[in-house]
Amino acid sequence: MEFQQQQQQQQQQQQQRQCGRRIPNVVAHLHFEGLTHSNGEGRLTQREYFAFRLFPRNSEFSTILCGGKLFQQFIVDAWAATEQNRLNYIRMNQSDLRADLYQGLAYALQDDGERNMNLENLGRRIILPSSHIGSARNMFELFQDSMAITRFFQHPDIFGTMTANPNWHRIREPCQVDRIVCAEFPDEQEDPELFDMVLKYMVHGPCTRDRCLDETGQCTKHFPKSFQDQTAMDQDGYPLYRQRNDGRSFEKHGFFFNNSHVVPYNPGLIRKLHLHLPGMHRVIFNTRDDPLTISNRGQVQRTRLTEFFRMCATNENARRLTYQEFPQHYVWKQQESTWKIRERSFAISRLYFARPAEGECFYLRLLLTTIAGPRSFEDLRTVNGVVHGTFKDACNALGLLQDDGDYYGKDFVLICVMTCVIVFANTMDYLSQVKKKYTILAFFLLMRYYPIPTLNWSHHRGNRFIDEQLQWNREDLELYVQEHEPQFNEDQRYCYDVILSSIEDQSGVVFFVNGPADTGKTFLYNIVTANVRSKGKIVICVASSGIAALLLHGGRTAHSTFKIPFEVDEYSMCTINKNSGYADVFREASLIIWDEVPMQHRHCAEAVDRSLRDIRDSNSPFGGVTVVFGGDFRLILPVIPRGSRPQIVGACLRRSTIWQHVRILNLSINMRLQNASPANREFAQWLLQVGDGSNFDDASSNMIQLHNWINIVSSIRCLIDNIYNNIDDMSLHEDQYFRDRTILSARNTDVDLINKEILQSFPGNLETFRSVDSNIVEAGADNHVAYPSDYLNSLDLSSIPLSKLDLKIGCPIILLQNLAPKQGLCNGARMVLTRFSHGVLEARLLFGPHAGEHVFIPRISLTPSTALPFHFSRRQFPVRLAFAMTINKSQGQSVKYVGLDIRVPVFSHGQLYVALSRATSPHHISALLPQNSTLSNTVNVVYPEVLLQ
Ligand SMILES: Nc1ncnc2c1ncn2[C@@H]1O[C@H](COP(=O)(O)OP(=O)(O)OP(=O)(O)O)[C@@H](O)[C@H]1O
Repeated sequence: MEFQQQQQQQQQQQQQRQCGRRIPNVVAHLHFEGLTHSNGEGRLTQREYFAFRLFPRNSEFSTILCGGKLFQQFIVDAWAATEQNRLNYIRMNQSDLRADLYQGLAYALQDDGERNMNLENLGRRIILPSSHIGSARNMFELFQDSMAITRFFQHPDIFGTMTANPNWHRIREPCQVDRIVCAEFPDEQEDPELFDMVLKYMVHGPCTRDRCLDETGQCTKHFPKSFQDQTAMDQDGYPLYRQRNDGRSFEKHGFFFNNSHVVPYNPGLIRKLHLHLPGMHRVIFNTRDDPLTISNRGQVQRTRLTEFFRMCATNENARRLTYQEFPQHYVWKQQESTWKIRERSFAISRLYFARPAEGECFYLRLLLTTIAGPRSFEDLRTVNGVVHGTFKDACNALGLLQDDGDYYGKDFVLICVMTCVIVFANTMDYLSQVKKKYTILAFFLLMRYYPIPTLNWSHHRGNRFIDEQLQWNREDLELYVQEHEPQFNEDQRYCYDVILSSIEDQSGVVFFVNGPADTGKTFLYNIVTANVRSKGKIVICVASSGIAALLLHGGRTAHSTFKIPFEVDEYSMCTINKNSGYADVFREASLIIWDEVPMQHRHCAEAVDRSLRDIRDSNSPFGGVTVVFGGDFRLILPVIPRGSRPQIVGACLRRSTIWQHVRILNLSINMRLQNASPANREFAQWLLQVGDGSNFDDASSNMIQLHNWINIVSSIRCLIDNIYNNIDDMSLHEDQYFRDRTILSARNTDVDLINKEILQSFPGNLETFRSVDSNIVEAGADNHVAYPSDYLNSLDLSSIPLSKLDLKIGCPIILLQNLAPKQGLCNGARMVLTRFSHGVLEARLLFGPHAGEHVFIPRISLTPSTALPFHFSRRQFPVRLAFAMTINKSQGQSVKYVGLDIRVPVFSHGQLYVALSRATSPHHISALLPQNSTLSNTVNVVYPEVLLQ
């Protein structure tokens, strides 16, 4: 009998937990009384009713509990109905406390002038508090919290959810619980801010009948809890948090609370920063209060924001911080309403979120996350000495908004930017952003400043695309061929002959010119091209990167020439209309040259193959046109974000169905080493072994011994000094200085840090350009989430520029977009910054046929190519600093002095080979290895399965 009772009790306890709350015994008891009352008032709440019905009893057969799946459905329906009822209750039973902004209150009092005004008419009801778990405001707050954490710690690498066995010993360890959850008052001296918050928000009580007491006078939440010296787990795995009886108690609203009243909390997550416009701070008042007293209280009320201004006005250190960064260094003392220097602990803070639709509040927030050390609202609105009327105007003046203002500054800005926009810009959205009148004005300016076209297109009757391809001077080309053809080495001569005979016979062979760096591939392409063009035939020259395309005569990128879709897959076709004049160019073409093809995804070549078969009505590869692919499979392969080795190898041209048609032509004579010393030749041999992966320390390792000519340095400072000696002496910085130097690293984060460090030593005034980041709302999307702009700003993705771009006149920069490849403005182009204004950068190109020319770079909107679960655009100058760059970006560039930061070793095929082969002289390579490495060896990654034998 006793055993039966015990079992019943246990069953009862378990059921109570499933219902989310302990049901007072009285409910069970009530059943026997005939369900007449539950809380002493003769009424049951809906939740109590369902709890009652779900309770198992020996005296009654429970149809519900035996209902199988219907039972589950019943519970869900019951929960939904109860929740709805609870929400209705909150809506209908607000207290008479109201809230209004101080300014609204002051206006009302001014207008009314009466002390006996009705406060019932002021303010608005607090509808559903964010403390109501699951409410929209609660969910939004949780979302904003996670955004703040992500902004601080950067993008998460792993998002894990877990369901755990409550008996698993690791999660039953009390110390693990204490790390995350606290249920005691923090030390008042040590962390006064946290203490204030816990006292304000995280104590339970006083218990009252209408809140939490049942009819027996017991708190239904079981407060105050019994003291616990240590965190422990009860037999069901529920934690009993540490709540020590330390003798401390604190007063709140006339009641005293100790640790037993503290609701468990996470110390890192309860701090938030308030934000309000001038005079718009919230004043809570009671309808019974005297209106003038309320008004006076509102006037002198010190808020976190106004106190932040005061701190910035008086304290030099505070002036270095934005409002958002401030709580990392200062704590808010609630009782004194003032900020104090933070001496201990750590806090991530977040600003209350404001949407663009909220007008000035949104712009104020933007300024507060951007500007360090503002002393007042007016100071925030002041840009370059001009006090702007609104926060929006101030944001505009700082270039923080997407506004046409970028385009009408000084004349040179207008002319150059509009030139870029209208002539080169591939982005129609750019034009749509610019008001019509400026576009028309720019056209007039273009007519004045832009060179006259070489062909008179207005009298043109035929196909302008074909004529453009045939506009070469055939005599000049013949002379070029006559001059260079005799210089061919044996390998080149063979390649030249077989390619020309394929064109002559129209046999449409697909070649692959395989050769490491400097074996004269480009030399060969240009002479073949000149020869074929001199006969009045069409040659289409493309390369996978803009930099490589610059070296080909009439070269362009493969993507733009073939109109390969941005997101290409195995079924993609190029977006060339078969009936268009542009398609005629491909019908007429005799030769296609495609350099650096190994770094392009095989789907690109396959899309071109499919499209040319269609356009040329032929089932032969590429519709029967002769194709010359070229490149070196030792170099970096297609970049597959987070791709595994099989995925990267699978993306190679060698894994394509096209490869079975390819005829390989080999070039093996290094033309730069023709007159080189034996030592240089030895180094070139060693480099090839690095590329082939044939000089690993032993067969099982991926480590190689660095060549003894490579200078191993001990710190990043030494590496910087080795490469950029005398960086602080401006007079030495000719273009050649930057042309000759670079530091390479495998990861973007390391590159950014090195760039930052060098920029500090670089002479000149620092100018900061901030991006405008905005959410992209997809048409028809319902639950669009507005990500806060400070979170978007914190995203550092390799495909887009940094949100906060620090530059100095004279520093080297690298372009991240193909803006105008024909003019040298291609992705990867390095240049020196010469001038800047609010909306445009002026720079001098360092490399290529246009080296030394001045170019203009506008701010443009870019969307990251990295897969994110949402879409956003960043409006910024598409450049990054280029003292250092990633190894991937350096492909195709040659420099004299190469610094190699391989503290974090290379991680993908070909990276080490590319990095080492950038240097034109082996004597000028410096390398930084991980700190504790005693041997001068490093990781080399080679996938032999893609290499050609
Ligand atoms: N037959 C030749 N006679 C004289 N110079 C040559 C010959 N072939 C190539 N060169 C020169 O050798 C250098 C390297 O040639 P090129 O740039 O064509 O090599 P590449 O294989 O295209 O190199 P990379 O793969 O690095 O682009 C160039 O300066 C080029 O002018």
